[in-house]
Amino acid sequence: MTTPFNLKWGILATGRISHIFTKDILMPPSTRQVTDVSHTFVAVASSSSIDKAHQFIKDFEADLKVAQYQTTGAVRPYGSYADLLADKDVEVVYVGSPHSDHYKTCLAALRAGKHILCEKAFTLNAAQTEHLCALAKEKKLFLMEAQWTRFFPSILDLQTQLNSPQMPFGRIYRTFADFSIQAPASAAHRLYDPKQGGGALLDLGVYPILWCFILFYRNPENTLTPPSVTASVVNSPLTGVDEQDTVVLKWDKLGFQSTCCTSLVGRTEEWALILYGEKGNVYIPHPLSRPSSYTVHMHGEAHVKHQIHIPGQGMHWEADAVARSISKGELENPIMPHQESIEIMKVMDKVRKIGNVSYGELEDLEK
Ligand SMILES: NC(=O)C1=CN([C@@H]2O[C@H](COP(=O)(O)OP(=O)(O)OC[C@H]3O[C@@H](n4cnc5c(N)ncnc54)[C@H](OP(=O)(O)O)[C@@H]3O)[C@@H](O)[C@H]2O)C=CC1
Ligand SMILES: O=C1OC[C@@H](O)[C@H](O)[C@H]1O
Repeated sequence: MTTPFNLKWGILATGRISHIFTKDILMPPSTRQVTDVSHTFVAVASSSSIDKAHQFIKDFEADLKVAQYQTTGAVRPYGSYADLLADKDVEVVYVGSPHSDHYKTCLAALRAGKHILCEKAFTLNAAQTEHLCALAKEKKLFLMEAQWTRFFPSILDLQTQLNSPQMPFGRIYRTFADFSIQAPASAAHRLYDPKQGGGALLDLGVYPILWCFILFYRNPENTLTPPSVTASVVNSPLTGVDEQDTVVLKWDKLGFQSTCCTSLVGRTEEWALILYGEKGNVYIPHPLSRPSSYTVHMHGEAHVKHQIHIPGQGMHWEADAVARSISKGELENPIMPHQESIEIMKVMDKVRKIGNVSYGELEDLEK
């Protein structure tokens, strides 16, 4: 057996999602039948205090002891992102800060020569995403938005089936997709705070939209044509960010439309996505970030439920894809290419324009 390609990760930010991601990359790859790549967690940085970085490492004491590719006690804590970016041993950074920070931190990481996996939403607007992608190419560094759901093997299968010439569900008539939660109604919470890129769209609404891209953007008849966009937005009485968005994506070349909804009030119940086809329907349960199954109902036949088996939280699959790309010298990954991130950001720009949601100078490009 050949030695797996090992990638050394630095984690930027010590919040909730950084914990989930780190736990997943510490899982032995064999638990998901992966043998070609592996991961090492070498450093973590907090922008607010080195104590948080120390605590973060402590939180993983047990995982680090059993992780296959780790040396216990070797993870380095840093009290600023800049200090971690200066660590020569770090090959790739995972950016787990709020959306409002992604652009600035990715710019700094690229300038420091690091490959990047950056949480969704990639940036606050399409211009920032375009700038990062161009800079990454110029510096010959790998850059990818962490649309982790795309990398679940069962979801890749569904994408392949849908876009195959056999068209198992026949022509698609329409889709309905929703990702809504009951968020804490507090102006200081990141989902309501404009300084943290708050609002339903960038945090949750990105999922119904990315699902429509997974299912239709690469359809051979669509020829990578972005959908036309209309939307309606309800602004939050607390802070003015978008609290509810309904986005209609019209796939002109495919001849149907997708309704994408998101809300910070009134959680999605039961089905989060319904795809209506000429021969059959597909139902996907909440949450669209990590669905546990999908159900196919061919007209006139019984429903067939397909379980989506997810070891851990399922973020390791995107990390594996990053490692594979870097091992091959790829600057972007074919499952989550730059252009698709840019098109999705453009959709969200249009919706925010309709809803008068702006993040002010945080949306500027660095000169
Ligand atoms: N893929 C997924 O399923 C999920 C993705 N996310 C994405 O991850 C990102 C972070 O979300 P989440 O982990 O829930 O958020 P948290 O608030 O839990 O953590 C964010 C962390 O970012 C750091 N940070 C840097 N700059 C700021 C700032 N200006 N204000 C506040 N915190 C800052 C802080 O860590 P420190 O002080 O150590 O630097 C903070 O702990 C978001 O972009 C979100 O969309 C979130 C949840 C799920
Ligand atoms: O990406 C996400 O998925 C799960 C949600 O709860 C979270 O707010 C969001 O950032």
